[in-house]
Amino acid sequence: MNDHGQAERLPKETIYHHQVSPAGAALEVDRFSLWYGNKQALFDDSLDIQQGLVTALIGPSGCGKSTLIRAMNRMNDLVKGVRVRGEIRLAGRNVYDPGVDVTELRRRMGMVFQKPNPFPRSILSNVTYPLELTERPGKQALLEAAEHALRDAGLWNEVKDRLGADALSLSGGQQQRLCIARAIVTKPEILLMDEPCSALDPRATAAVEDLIGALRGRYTVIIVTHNMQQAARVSDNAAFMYLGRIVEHGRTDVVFVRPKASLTQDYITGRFG
Ligand SMILES: Nc1ncnc2c1ncn2[C@@H]1O[C@H](COP(=O)(O)OP(=O)(O)OP(=O)(O)O)[C@@H](O)[C@H]1O
Repeated sequence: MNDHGQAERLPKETIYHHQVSPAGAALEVDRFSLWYGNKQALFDDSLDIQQGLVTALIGPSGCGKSTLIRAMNRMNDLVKGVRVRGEIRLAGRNVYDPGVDVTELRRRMGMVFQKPNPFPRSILSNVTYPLELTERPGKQALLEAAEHALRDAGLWNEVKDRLGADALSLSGGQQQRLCIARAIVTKPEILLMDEPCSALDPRATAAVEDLIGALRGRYTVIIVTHNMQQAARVSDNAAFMYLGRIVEHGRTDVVFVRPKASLTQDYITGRFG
């Protein structure tokens, strides 16, 4: 990333003015740093993700948004040479504690990726698969859980008559909502969304945004997005990142209208990035 001299303008400390949920923080990022080999990508970042609210991670390409969201459910474990310092606590427990079961952790923090990635199986078995892996409920319970997740994902009415059809026969937007159903069928505490609309057309994007609004309150959602309008539309709090630091974490309506850091102001008004 070419920083055009902006690095000197990074505030010494993150500026916090985020909305606090009555239920408290669902996830606490506490002085967390991450290195890819010798390259440091996150620098002593602290962020409280509020329960039941939608938090957007925004910032220019390469600022560390994906690295941070992937650190939360330890997707970065799959990358060779990754090293971390600090803590990310889910319900008070550091997800990097040696005793943590990573499969269970990912069940508690469902993830949706940029490109819809359904399995080449039926619509139904895409949704029931995570339950078959962990809980192995009976057939009726599986069907009920799948229906519930598909309803929550706003897809039930479109697929209820063809649950046995190949998931790959769905449109891109439907596939992404199917992936959301698959991510929420295990009732995760947190839903992580890494640019979930970047491969979708405007109509499918609007459907996913509506869905995020509908999940709000029942799920804690963290969304990485390049799209500022989208962040402004869907989130309660927004964290602006730059060069691996969280510059400002605040109420979305304030971040997008009167941010407290001049660097945030310049970014949201398109002066760089
Ligand atoms: N697997 C990796 N190995 C080495 N460096 C990496 C790796 N993944 C990311 N990085 C580096 O870490 C920094 C943060 O990247 P990251 O993908 O988290 O940024 P981002 O804000 O999500 O960017 P974008 O918006 O373009 O997706 C960048 O400098 C990037 O080059």
